[in-house]
Amino acid sequence: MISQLAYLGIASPKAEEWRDYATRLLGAVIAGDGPDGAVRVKVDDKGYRIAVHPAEQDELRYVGWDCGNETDLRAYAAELRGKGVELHAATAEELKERQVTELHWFTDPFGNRHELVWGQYSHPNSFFPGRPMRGRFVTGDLGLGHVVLIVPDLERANAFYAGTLGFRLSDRVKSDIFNLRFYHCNGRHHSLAVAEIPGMTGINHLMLEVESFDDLGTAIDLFTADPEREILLSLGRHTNDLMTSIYVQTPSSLQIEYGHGGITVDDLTWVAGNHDLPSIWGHHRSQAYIDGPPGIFRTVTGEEAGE
Ligand SMILES: Cc1ccc(O)c(O)c1CC[C@@H]1C(=O)CC[C@]2(C)C(=O)CC[C@@H]12
Ligand SMILES: [Fe+2]
Repeated sequence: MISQLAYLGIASPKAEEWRDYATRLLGAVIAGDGPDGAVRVKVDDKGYRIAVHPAEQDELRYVGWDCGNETDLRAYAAELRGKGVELHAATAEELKERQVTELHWFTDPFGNRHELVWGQYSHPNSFFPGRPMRGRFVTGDLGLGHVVLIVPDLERANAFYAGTLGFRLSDRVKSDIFNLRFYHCNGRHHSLAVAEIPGMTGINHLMLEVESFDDLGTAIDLFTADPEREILLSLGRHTNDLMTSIYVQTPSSLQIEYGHGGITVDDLTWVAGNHDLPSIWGHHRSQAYIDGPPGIFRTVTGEEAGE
């Protein structure tokens, strides 16, 4: 089974801009570059958690999931093969590049690459925030944060992520305009969510959580003072995980949700909820958001589109 979100890889023509962005605004740190010049972002003691590969266009390259240890990873890989998932072994170069001990990858029904790993390299006491912060990023057993993927069909996505992969449903948020499902694989309310946009797939945002409300407040000050990096959704609080957050632009079309104070769930007692609103208050859209909702999308065709 998957234990946590481990890392995220995207590609972007603006990879270089992440060096200043991630440090000065997010409070993250830049780790050593990848072999292809990828800019790597560190938010805790793990070698790196976000890789931005230089490329002509924005792309979602991979989502990395930690499966805990080699026994569990191999048993899970065998189980998925039995369910018809085509798994591929990593090359020695891929293992070195991802800084993990073992890796098996597959593509989801919509063509997005997921990597199942164990043994991500870690360097104790190596993380110090890139700007003054009261606390740290909330990671550890809860993983990097969460990703919200765009899928063309929520039913097919649920059959795959819950049915095949075994993510557990936390709740759903459904209205006339939104249709999302939220899934957990540890105490974090969701490590994965899927949002339905017919004909499209990709990633909408990566959520990073900070321990201190002051560090979210400081991010608001820093983004507000920076004319190049807009706050896309104003401070608000979600109905389901009670996270207080903002959504910000990155140098790429990916958005980051920068949050604080999300709840954790316990499978012994948790029952899935159903919400008709995304937020209790706030999360108001900026003009930049209205002009073109961000995220790294591509259109799906053929089998991926369910044709
Ligand atoms: C509703 C919600 C709860 C907790 C979260 O961490 C979270 O990211 C969201 C979704 C936020 C956002 C939304 O509600 C409007 C529709 C959006 C823009 C999408 O299409 C993906 C993200 C969604
Ligand atoms: Fe989110």
